[in-house]
Amino acid sequence: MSTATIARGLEGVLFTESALCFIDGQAGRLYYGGYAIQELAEKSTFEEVSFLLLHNRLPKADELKAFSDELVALRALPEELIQQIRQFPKGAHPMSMLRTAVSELGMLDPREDDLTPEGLYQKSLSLIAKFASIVAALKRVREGKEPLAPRPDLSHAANFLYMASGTEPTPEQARLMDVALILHAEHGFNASTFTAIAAYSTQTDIYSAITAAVASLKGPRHGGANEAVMKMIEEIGPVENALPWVQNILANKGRIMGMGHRVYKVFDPRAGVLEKYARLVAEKHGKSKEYQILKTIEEEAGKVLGPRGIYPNVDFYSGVVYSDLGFSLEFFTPIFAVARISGWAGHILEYTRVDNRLLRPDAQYTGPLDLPYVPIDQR
Ligand SMILES: CC(=O)SCCNC(=O)CCNC(=O)[C@H](O)C(C)(C)COP(=O)(O)OP(=O)(O)OC[C@H]1O[C@@H](n2cnc3c(N)ncnc32)[C@H](O)[C@@H]1OP(=O)(O)O
Ligand SMILES: O=C([O-])CC(=O)C(=O)O
Repeated sequence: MSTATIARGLEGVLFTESALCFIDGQAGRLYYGGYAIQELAEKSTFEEVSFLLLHNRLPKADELKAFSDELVALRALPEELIQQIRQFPKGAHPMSMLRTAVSELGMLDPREDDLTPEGLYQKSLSLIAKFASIVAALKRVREGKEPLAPRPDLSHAANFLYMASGTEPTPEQARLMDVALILHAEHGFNASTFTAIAAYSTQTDIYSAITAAVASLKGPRHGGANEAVMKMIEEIGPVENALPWVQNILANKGRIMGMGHRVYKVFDPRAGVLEKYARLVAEKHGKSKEYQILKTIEEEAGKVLGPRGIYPNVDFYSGVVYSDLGFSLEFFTPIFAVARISGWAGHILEYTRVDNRLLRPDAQYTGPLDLPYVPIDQR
């Protein structure tokens, strides 16, 4: 009989080492490769952050240029995949479509099972480049429009917005998307990254591991919470309903989506950055209803949940920003995936170098032993 204690939800369990991400959940600090998230959000780009996550250092100017050029060259989707996307069931959720599209990409890669460091790196670049193109194509097809070819003259964020909408974004819109992508790119061993590593640790191919990660991100306890927050806003309706709504939830010990976190016991630093952008959107574009509802929830819930360490997380304010950029709520989690692909790939590359052991936890057995097998007609 094992004497090990059970870490429910694997809370506090260290299973490997990583230099990609540091989170101080008590102080609300987050670093990618040693760089504070606020500074990256202000000064960096998604391309540079992706380089940081794949190489664990910031690039020099020529390295960033070459890396960005490689991503541009990998943006176009295979025609077979575009055909598949056109045939996806129209009412399916875009996260289910993305999950299937990633799996299809694997089938279309003749070197799907190449696990050499160079093979994994090239596939990582391809996936980072193509996630944005896939999500943009899904949006177009769901709107009854044709997918667009990528624009090589645009940054990753600007091209994503262009391919999704058909209109070149303003510099302000492109920057807003870039910041959102930077903020969502990485977050240690969250559920979807852990899922990717658990799958990859069997030495399956990277497409399978990333397909599993997309499946995990979809859940409303994880990435799917950003969509759930917008559904909560819709359910509330007019701003004046927000206060009685949140008071009722708190009185009945319900959960408020976009709040609470396994690691942060204070305000999620990413939510701090997104809150500022959500406020700007509300002030500049007259889209204040959603922001006001969230502010009311944050303040009222804070009185009860704050002392218990439950605060807004990254999913609380992101939807206000995505709506302003022209996305309907079912695309919020796919946008998260467009960013997080860099973190997933970075962790797979790192795990290959650092550890590369099969993940195989255990459970304490609570059932009986040595039961007599009774033939079915005698049970
Ligand atoms: C990108 C991301 O993945 S960020 C997280 C996105 N998810 C959400 O926003 C969904 C809402 N939040 C939650 O469900 C949780 O806070 C989680 C799943 C994120 C983390 O949960 P855990 O660390 O496992 O905490 P757990 O679910 O055990 O909850 C602990 C206590 O806090 C309460 N709690 C946790 N989150 C919330 C919330 N959002 N609203 C109200 N109460 C909450 C629980 O009811 C529970 O109370 P109890 O001890 O009285 O039963
Ligand atoms: O770290 C977590 O558990 C969830 C999260 O915030 C993320 O994946 O960005």
